Amino acid sequence: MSARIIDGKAIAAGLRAEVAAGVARLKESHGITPGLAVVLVGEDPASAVYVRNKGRQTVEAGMASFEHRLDASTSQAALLDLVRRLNDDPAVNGILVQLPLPGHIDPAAVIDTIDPAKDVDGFHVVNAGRLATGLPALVPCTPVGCVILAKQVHPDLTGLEAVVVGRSNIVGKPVAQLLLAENCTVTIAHSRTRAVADVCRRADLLVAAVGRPEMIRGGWVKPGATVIDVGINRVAAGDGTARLVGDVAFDEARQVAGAITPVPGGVGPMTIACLLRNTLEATRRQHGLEAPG
Ligand SMILES: Nc1nc(=O)c2c([nH]1)NC[C@@H]1CN(c3ccc(C(=O)N[C@@H](CCC(=O)O)C(=O)O)cc3)C=[N+]21
Repeated sequence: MSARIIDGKAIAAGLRAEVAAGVARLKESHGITPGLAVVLVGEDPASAVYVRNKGRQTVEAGMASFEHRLDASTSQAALLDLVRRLNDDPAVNGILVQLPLPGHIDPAAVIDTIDPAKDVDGFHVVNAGRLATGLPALVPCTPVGCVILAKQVHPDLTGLEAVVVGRSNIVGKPVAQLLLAENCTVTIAHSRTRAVADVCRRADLLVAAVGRPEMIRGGWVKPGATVIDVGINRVAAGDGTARLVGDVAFDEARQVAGAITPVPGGVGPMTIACLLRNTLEATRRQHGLEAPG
């Protein structure tokens, strides 16, 4: 058997087109242009690529993009000052501070300073708490992208055994919350889980978010299962160049799974599309407009 490959790149392009149409309507009917501010501290080359892609796709969706590149030695106080200025700037509807931050800056202090209404990453405790308690929230982008991709295969996720490998605040925990809200039976596995391969083999829906290249092997996958690979790991290829791989050993898993997301071209593009959607939604709410439909 060979799994269906879930085309995240195409699905993300469709979602971005919907967002662009929503932005155009907002401009036409209310004269409002959503604005997204992205803050990058330091020079991490991989981060710089993401920031550039986000900026380009933001503009393509008809939104304003504000980029703030700060030196790696920027103090926490200076970064918090910038975040407060962005909170107070009416042209800025969404704020993303790229993680990871340099070691001398406490990411929790930064996230805590972002206005929850502009927290398009959905990382603020207010948004995490609203998600956990079933209130309307800005929801983290990668987890939403995972659920949209899973729904391509299972339009109704009700009753599925879902196993999430990874317990980060950014992916593992929020994706588990979203799957619970979709009526899955959710297990969160992590580095201390015993017999993790056996736990994974129970999953109808397996979400890999551990950040370890190709950790999840073909033998961990239940035949016919849907596999969502959140990992984006740069590893050295045989010829010395860098190659992107997921947290799943793709060539093994695709022999067993019913459907699987590739890396690249799976969850990654969905993350940016959902960021743009969150920015549009945040803008509407800040102007007291309900999201249509
Ligand atoms: N506050 C914050 N929010 C984030 O959302 C955030 C962050 N910090 N720090 C870094 C990670 C990483 N991230 C990616 C987004 C898109 C792709 C993406 O589009 N990847 C493409 C291309 C990858 C490539 O070719 O390099 C793909 O998977 O097909 C990847 C990675 C968002 N992050």
